[in-house]
Amino acid sequence: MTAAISARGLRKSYGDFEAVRGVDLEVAEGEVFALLGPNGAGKSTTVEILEGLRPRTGGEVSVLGADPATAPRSWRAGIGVVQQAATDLADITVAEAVHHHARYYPDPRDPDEVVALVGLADKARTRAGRLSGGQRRRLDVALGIIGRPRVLFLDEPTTGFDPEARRQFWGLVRDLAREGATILLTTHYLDEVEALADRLAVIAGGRLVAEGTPTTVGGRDRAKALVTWVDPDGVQRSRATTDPVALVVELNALGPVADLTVTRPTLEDVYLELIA
Ligand SMILES: Nc1ncnc2c1ncn2[C@@H]1O[C@H](COP(=O)(O)OP(=O)(O)OP(=O)(O)O)[C@@H](O)[C@H]1O
Repeated sequence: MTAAISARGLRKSYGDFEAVRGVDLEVAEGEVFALLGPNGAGKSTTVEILEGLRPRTGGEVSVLGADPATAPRSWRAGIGVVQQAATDLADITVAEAVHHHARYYPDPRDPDEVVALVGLADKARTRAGRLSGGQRRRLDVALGIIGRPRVLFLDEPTTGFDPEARRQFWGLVRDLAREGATILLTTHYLDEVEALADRLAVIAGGRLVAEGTPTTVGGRDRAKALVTWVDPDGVQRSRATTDPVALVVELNALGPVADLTVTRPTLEDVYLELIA
């Protein structure tokens, strides 16, 4: 496995406060990796260090084979960034902003195509300051992908998106991943993680508390399923079991079973347990 992003023992202190306390992370080339965690967990700090936008206190970091803290200017052309705090674009239009950003990169995408790709074609001539919150976020995404980045960092990219815009964005991320981009995503939306991430890590209090795929993280695949049903005498019953199939067969042998449901813990259930 070639790692596009790796961190070993990453630490960051703000004064006396240790925001990141020894994080190990490895993201393979072409992988979509999600970083989850409660507010203040240290996600943005970690991502900003990987982006080369924040100095670290300790540990080893490599992104596209270089240390972001000392990488040459040319390295930056391979990196796409969508930060939480949107850049101030004052009075320029969507199209102007995207065309302008394209000039920073050696092999940019077609700016008008990118505007259409993020669903802003009908707002191309609108000034950035007049966009709605979700539209402004789409412009941030456009600026993040214009340079055809090999590694794309998305810090809470879909905050403020309506459901349709989120689905469109997910399609866009999948297309970028298919083209070979490595994507590191932070988000508070668990459905976004399930829709997009090959792997994920949960960070809490500056430490990684779990890592895995959306289906296996935190032992989700081995967790008990909850079987509920209504007995012939009308009483609602439930039982947690690691073998729901056997239980259902057993119940069936005893007589008619009504309103049978089998529920596995959701990613959200597992996540909330991990950070508790
Ligand atoms: N510039 C700074 N100076 C001092 N403390 C900071 C600074 N930036 C972040 N912190 C602190 O570091 C901790 C981690 O912040 P960070 O922004 O990395 O969290 P996060 O996981 O991205 O949270 P959120 O989900 O709210 O975006 C927080 O307690 C925050 O208050």
